[in-house]
Amino acid sequence: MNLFDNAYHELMKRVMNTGTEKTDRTNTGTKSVFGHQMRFDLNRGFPLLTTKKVSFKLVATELIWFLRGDTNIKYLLEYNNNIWNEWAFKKYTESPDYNGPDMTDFGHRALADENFNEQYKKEMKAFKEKVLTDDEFSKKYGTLGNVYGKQWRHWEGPDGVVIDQIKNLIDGIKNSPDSRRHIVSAWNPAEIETMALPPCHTLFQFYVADGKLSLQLYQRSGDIFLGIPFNIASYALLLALVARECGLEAGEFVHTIGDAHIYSNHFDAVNTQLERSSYKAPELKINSDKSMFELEYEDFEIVNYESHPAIKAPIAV
Ligand SMILES: Nc1nc(=O)c2c([nH]1)NC[C@@H]1CN(c3ccc(C(=O)N[C@@H](CCC(=O)O)C(=O)O)cc3)CN21
Ligand SMILES: O=c1ccn([C@H]2C[C@H](O)[C@@H](COP(=O)(O)O)O2)c(=O)[nH]1
Repeated sequence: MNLFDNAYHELMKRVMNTGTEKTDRTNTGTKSVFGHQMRFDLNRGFPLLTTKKVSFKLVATELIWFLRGDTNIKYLLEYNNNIWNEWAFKKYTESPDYNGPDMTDFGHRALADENFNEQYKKEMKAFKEKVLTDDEFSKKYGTLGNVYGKQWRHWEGPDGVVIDQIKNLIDGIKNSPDSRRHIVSAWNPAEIETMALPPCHTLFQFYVADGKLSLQLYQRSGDIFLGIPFNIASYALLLALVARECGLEAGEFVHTIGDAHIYSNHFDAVNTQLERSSYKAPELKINSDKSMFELEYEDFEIVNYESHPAIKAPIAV
């Protein structure tokens, strides 16, 4: 097992073998543990899991979207990235402007009822098309509220002060590397109400030692099968970008998770993945001199990525 896949497999095994059965907001049911930490040393390669195929394109376009300060799924859809659709769609179908068939609880109903699933797919397709082509509609219903991008780049303080946490972070690391205050928080209690989903990756801190930059994330809630593989790759990429921007080498990504859970309808998928052995971890290449704020998806390249096939599983909404 390569070290990265191994850390992830240990987490899956821990939760499958010792997790407590818990009900949850989505009414799916989970097995869960509280408090788990994994370490990914970027000098050993890039932590894109190899025991199932993880789409680097989806990970990278989502991170660029956060870094642009964007909170509207239109940008993601332009890259055919559909990972946030359900949460924007939910807001739309619960609004007075929606007058199609009732979409209450669409996540579970789409899985249980084939006729409904056809209706849901049709409504979702129309919704995506409208977000992409109708500016007014997209402004109103493509947005997820004041989620990550807003808090990272435009946190609103008292008296109209707007704080760019990422710019402050880069300045802080460059000017005062030993500081213990290199923190970015997406958790803004005053604005949780506006968000389609309160931030799962809640707060992160950078640390400089021996010319190397490390990053620790506190993730309050982790969907081990679908979310965590994305989160690992996303924060490893963020670490690589910030290190490059500050002229430092990348050190470790330390991933700390609060409620680490496996949804009950992912158990079979997890067991399938646990039977697989890993390939060598791939490498990340950035083919550009541009600043991290100007980089586009096309500037990134994942080389030597060999993986087992993707494993499909339903997302809990
Ligand atoms: N229940 C839940 N789990 C999550 O991980 C999650 C949420 N909700 N809500 C917000 C975001 C969206 N994220 C997502 C959403 C979907 C996939 C997913 O379905 N991934 C598939 C590929 C999807 C595709 O190819 O379009 C996978 O196999 O990894 C992953 C992360 C992470 N977050
Ligand atoms: O980046 C992400 C975003 C979300 N998740 C998962 C974690 C939970 O399964 C759900 C969020 O539900 P809450 O009830 O708000 O905890 O989404 C993730 O793993 N990674």
